[in-house]
Amino acid sequence: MSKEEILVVRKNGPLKGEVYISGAKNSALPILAASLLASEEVILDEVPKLKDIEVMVEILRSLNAKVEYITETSLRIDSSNVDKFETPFELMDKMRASFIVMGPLLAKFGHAVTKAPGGCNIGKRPIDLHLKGFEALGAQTTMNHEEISSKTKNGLTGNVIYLDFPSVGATENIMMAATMAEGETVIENAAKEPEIVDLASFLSKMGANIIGAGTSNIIIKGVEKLKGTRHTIVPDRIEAATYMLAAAITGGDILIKNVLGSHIRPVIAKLIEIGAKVEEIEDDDMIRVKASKKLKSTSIKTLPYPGFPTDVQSQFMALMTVCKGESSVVETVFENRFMHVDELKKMGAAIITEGNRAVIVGVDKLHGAEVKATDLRAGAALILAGLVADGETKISDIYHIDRGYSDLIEKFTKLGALIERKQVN
Ligand SMILES: CC(=O)N[C@H]1[C@@H](OP(=O)(O)OP(=O)(O)OC[C@H]2O[C@@H](n3ccc(=O)[nH]c3=O)[C@H](O)[C@@H]2O)O[C@H](CO)[C@@H](O)[C@@H]1O
Ligand SMILES: C=C(OP(=O)(O)O)C(=O)O
Repeated sequence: MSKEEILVVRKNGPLKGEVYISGAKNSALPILAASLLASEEVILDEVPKLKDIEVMVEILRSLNAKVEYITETSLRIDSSNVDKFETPFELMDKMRASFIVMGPLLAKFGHAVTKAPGGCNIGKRPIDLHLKGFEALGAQTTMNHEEISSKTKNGLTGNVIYLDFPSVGATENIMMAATMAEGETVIENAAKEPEIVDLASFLSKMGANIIGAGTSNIIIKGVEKLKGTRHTIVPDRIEAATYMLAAAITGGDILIKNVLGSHIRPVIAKLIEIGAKVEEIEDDDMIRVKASKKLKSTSIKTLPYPGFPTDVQSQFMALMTVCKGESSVVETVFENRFMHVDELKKMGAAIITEGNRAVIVGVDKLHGAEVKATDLRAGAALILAGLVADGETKISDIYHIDRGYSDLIEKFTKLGALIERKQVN
């Protein structure tokens, strides 16, 4: 019988100290894919050490890109020998962001063959907006069983593309496809996430002509060629928010380094509203979060950026389970992002859901239990709950957590948490 790894978390009082935030997973993944477009060497700094990044590196290598680690978090990528436009299906299954290589491959070869991506099971997550965008640029899509093929006869041509929803992935894929298209592309109702801005800034350093990233209208004027560059990945706002919530739930005092407050305004606002102290030290990209008393209830509603991030919803709900009074959460981005609710209830949380709304009544105490990381951020929520629960919290299916948190055990342990990985049968 093969051994499985679990996380064991035990209560150890308030977390205190400093934590350094890694580069953003959701920036590094599309930027790695975009490096396929460079005719020269690209160097990326602050690449987080994550399973998803390993998968993306494998995808690039399978296409014949040369990828080497200069340091643990810096990568050199040479795509000059990339000669394939077909991605290995077994890698596509491993994460959602695998589909993001489609845009660059289409731009480079006028043809990309792949399959629908895997990733966290937090909703239906179709790819229709990506494909509509490619088609508007002149590609034809065919689907045969699992295979998705997008192909253009005479190269891509710029167009105006209105997105029915400001999809992060579709905005990124279309933006990358359009960088070398003939003429001008306008993405209307584009996603405005900081990761979109980071990708656009990387592409611009490579010589792409992009304006408006970070607003609803992105204009891309096609260029002939993209060159090499060096780029530092923006800090991970979701990882930062998770440690801010760790300070809040344990009544601790954590200095979070390498974080941009402007990227997580809703989380800061909600923490202040419920009674935590949040100090932004902007010149040094630091935020200190302190909580000395029991925090109050509140309500959150997830929305595309700059609204409250869906990727912090589960972790914030974990905090609400021990706040004073009745809180509520409305999830509007994904249809199935309450899987952590049943797990938190096993730990004594009082939560009722109806459709996309959850009502959370704060309890005095949580207790340890055997729980499952049903998806990446659900796993993070269970760690937060485990930090204040009596007894042992045993979290299984932690491969989800490894997709998104760099040096998790080291970072939490340094803050005083009792958290360890264990092998079980
Ligand atoms: C690798 C990465 O960056 N992942 C992030 C990205 O995911 P991802 O790019 O998959 O998220 P999207 O913004 O595309 O999805 C948002 C909503 O749009 C829907 N949709 C999306 C595409 C499409 O073609 N059709 C469609 O209907 C989705 O089902 C979902 O309900 O943004 C999400 C929303 O901030 C985050 O939770 C993920 O962490
Ligand atoms: C949902 C997430 O990731 P992905 O889109 O890669 O599944 C996430 O980062 O919370």
